[in-house]
Amino acid sequence: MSKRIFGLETEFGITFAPQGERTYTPDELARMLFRKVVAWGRSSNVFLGNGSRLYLDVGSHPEYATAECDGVEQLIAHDRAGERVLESLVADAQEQIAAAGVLGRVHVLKNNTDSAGNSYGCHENYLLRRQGDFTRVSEILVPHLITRQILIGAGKIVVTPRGAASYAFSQRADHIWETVSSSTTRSRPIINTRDEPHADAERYRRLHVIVGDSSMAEPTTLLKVGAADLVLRMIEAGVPMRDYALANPMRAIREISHDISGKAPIELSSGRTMTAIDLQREYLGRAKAFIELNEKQPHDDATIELWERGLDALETGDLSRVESELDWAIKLSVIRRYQERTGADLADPRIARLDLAYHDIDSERGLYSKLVKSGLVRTMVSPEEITAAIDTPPQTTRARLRGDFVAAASRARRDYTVDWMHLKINDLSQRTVRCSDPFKSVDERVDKLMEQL
Ligand SMILES: Nc1ncnc2c1ncn2[C@@H]1O[C@H](COP(=O)(O)OP(=O)(O)OP(=O)(O)O)[C@@H](O)[C@H]1O
Ligand SMILES: [Mg+2]
Repeated sequence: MSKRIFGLETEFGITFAPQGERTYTPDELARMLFRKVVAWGRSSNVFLGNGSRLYLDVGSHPEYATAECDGVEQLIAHDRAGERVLESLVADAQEQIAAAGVLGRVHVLKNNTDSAGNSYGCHENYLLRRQGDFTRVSEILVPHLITRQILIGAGKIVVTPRGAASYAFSQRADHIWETVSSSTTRSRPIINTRDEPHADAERYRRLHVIVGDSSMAEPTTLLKVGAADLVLRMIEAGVPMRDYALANPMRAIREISHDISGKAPIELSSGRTMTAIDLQREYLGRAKAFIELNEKQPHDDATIELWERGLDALETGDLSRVESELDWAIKLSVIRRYQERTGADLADPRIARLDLAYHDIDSERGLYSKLVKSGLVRTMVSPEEITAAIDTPPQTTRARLRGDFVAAASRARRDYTVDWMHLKINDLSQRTVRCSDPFKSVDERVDKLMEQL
């Protein structure tokens, strides 16, 4: 598939930093965050005018699922727009808190683990054609997904029960229990195989990758999604790939995460051993050869360049090559600078706070935003593009139909129901409009429906 539909779902962590005695549980915070949403959409599960879905599932992790995007830069803008949407909810919750006379701040974190040991995810969605062998997709993709964390991991301080601290590549690796399965929670697999394409099921499949860390830095998202897209295109084109099946995938994913050199030997089913760096070099090498011979996508060159630079940085131990682009390296550089200044060791609570602050979505106080403002982190989309994505859907996918419909229906104060595929005005005996082609951004039936508003 040359053009592909992408979507990113992000679950956020929420905490309250009290400045007095009164504090709030995550549940209470979630309810305050969603007050505006419920008032607007009469539900804590809504689709917005930019085509995205915003909801509060069981538990207290707000989730934002981007609209369907057909380009990686567009996806980055929509992912970032989700943070701004959450930030506006924080502002509202903060007002409720002030009105109650309580002192303290609400923090929304785009990370993947909380202090109680819970994990919440960042799911990647990739549209695939139905024809083709899905087993082959997972066989080739899984070793990539297990080893890519040395590049796109969000980084994390891990403290053992005895108090020894180390730095790991990934937030999510320790919380994954299977390679492929149809469950997302109980056994938490790398790839979720529940067959729910949100599209014409005869033509399409939706690949649902749930192993990834959430990304703060835009180039990290580029590499995460751009490299997976390249591997998928090679699979779809039938490029012969060697068998990199790992002897023990669940042990490998943890060992790789905890070996910050990237050079620990990992055993393959074939009996060979390779390092995560070697394995990534194999995928990168194939991808480079592939784009020489095939139609290039706009994100390919930048993806390949960063992919290669990331592996070189690991190989040589020279982090400065990626310390403004890859989350784990950005955060590790910040931590190291702080340690040099203060002499704090990795187990110091101040360092744990730095780790969290990096994922704070607050565009003023969050550490990530401060680093961007100081020129220490590279961005790929402009603030204007992000602002536009807060209320404008992607114009080139089905999301345009949904977003425009939602915006118009709520302006007209009409009762409506939508999901990824369907649009309906509730008080009409009219049939539901079914949009089963995610690439289709223009549809006469939807125009007619809009006229009824
Ligand atoms: N046909 C498609 N192909 C690829 N991605 C899609 C397609 N249709 C929708 N998406 C994307 O998939 C994501 C779906 O998000 P959502 O949170 O609703 O996931 P889900 O897996 O259906 O449900 P849940 O999270 O409730 O288990 C969105 O980011 C959306 O843009
Ligand atoms: Mg979801």
